Amino acid sequence: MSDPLSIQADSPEVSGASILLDQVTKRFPGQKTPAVDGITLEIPAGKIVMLVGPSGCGKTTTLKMINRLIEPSDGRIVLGDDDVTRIDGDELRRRIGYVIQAGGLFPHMTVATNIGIVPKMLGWSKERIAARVDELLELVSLDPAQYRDRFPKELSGGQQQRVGVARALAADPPVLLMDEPFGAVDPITRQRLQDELIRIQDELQKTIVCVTHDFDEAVKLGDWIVVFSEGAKIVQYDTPERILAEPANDFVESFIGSGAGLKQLTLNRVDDVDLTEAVVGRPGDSAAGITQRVKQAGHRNAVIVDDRERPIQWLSLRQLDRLESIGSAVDAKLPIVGNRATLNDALDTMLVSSMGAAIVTGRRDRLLGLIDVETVMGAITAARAQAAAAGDDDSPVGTNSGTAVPATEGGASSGD
Ligand SMILES: Nc1ncnc2c1ncn2[C@@H]1O[C@H](COP(=O)(O)OP(=O)(O)OP(=O)(O)O)[C@@H](O)[C@H]1O
Repeated sequence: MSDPLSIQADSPEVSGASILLDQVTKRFPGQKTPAVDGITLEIPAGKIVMLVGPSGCGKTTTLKMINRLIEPSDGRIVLGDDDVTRIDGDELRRRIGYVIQAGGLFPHMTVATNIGIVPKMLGWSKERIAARVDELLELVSLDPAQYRDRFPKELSGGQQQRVGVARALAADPPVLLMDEPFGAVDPITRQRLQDELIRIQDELQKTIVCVTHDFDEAVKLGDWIVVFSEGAKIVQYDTPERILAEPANDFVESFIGSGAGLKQLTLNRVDDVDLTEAVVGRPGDSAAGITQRVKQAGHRNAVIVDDRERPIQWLSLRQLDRLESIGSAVDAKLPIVGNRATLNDALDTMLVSSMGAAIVTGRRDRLLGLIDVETVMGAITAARAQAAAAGDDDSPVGTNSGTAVPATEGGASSGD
């Protein structure tokens, strides 16, 4: 390869590059045992790999050696086909997006300036940077006109985190590293941000390595999960489905915690089930006309959408009866789930709605349809049967030197 920094995508659809940690060790000065001990880890292009394990086991050190915020004491780091162990660290970090808790935004810079940092360093023109900033704000569901000139302190925690993701994606890097990205936000915001990351990843297919202490988050986001013990020893490297179904040993089992069955619910997404088509009305429509269509469809309610197809009201037959025409008020409390939300989240949303169902939206918050409790139950039964029959041919390698552990041997990787 002529330019060692031209990190190539592994296939045309996937914009991410594979990562290989090849027998990587980190010894901090004064430490008796290495923080990371001879780890070999293959991270497939275009996938999300979650690093989990107890506090101090070496997750963050492993992550930061990929962009060389921490220099490895030993071993090689390979991105795509390129050995990047010895290239200039600053140069490398411009090609690897990095997201930390609370976004890590510079407080004295506007949202636009924060997002534009790396493109500016790369010498992009002002116009190109401005266009990219707006494109990224749209991508993370923030209205550019409203947010580009704000300062971080004028944003909520979730919005700061979104800007953090936008900034990491600014120069379209093939790899995104995330360190407890959603650790500082409340559970509902966290769920939304996770859903959004999944949607963005569907679109962009980056290679994402993410540290979390939340096993549920690992199950929800990960294509693969690495369970570490002390010294970044890989105890199991497997799909969420197989870790839940066949934990390698008691250590992994204790990590999963109670309710492995319920956690399976987080493995299936709204997208995986057949949605019910909603009866749709718009502001200005006659209520009687909508009522007629609701009855014809055998439904009990209609979803009102705005001119961008976003749901703004959900009206029962009784509510429709009391109206002549439909208004344009926005009901902020609609039970809405994104199409990439897990069935677990969908169920939660349904339980707080009085309808026993939820409205499903897709890109740009557009209405896709409805999901109800019966559909979710049916899907869980089907998914369980499928997980039991799943194969493990494509498992990437995860080992520690001296204690070679195949990533998966029928789901277990306990070193035998
Ligand atoms: N700069 C440093 N100097 C010395 N020791 C360090 C340094 N950074 C980390 N360590 C040690 O290396 C080990 C691994 O730390 P690391 O931060 O990677 O763990 P972690 O799994 O990310 O933990 P947590 O979940 O608590 O963030 C710990 O024992 C830690 O104390």
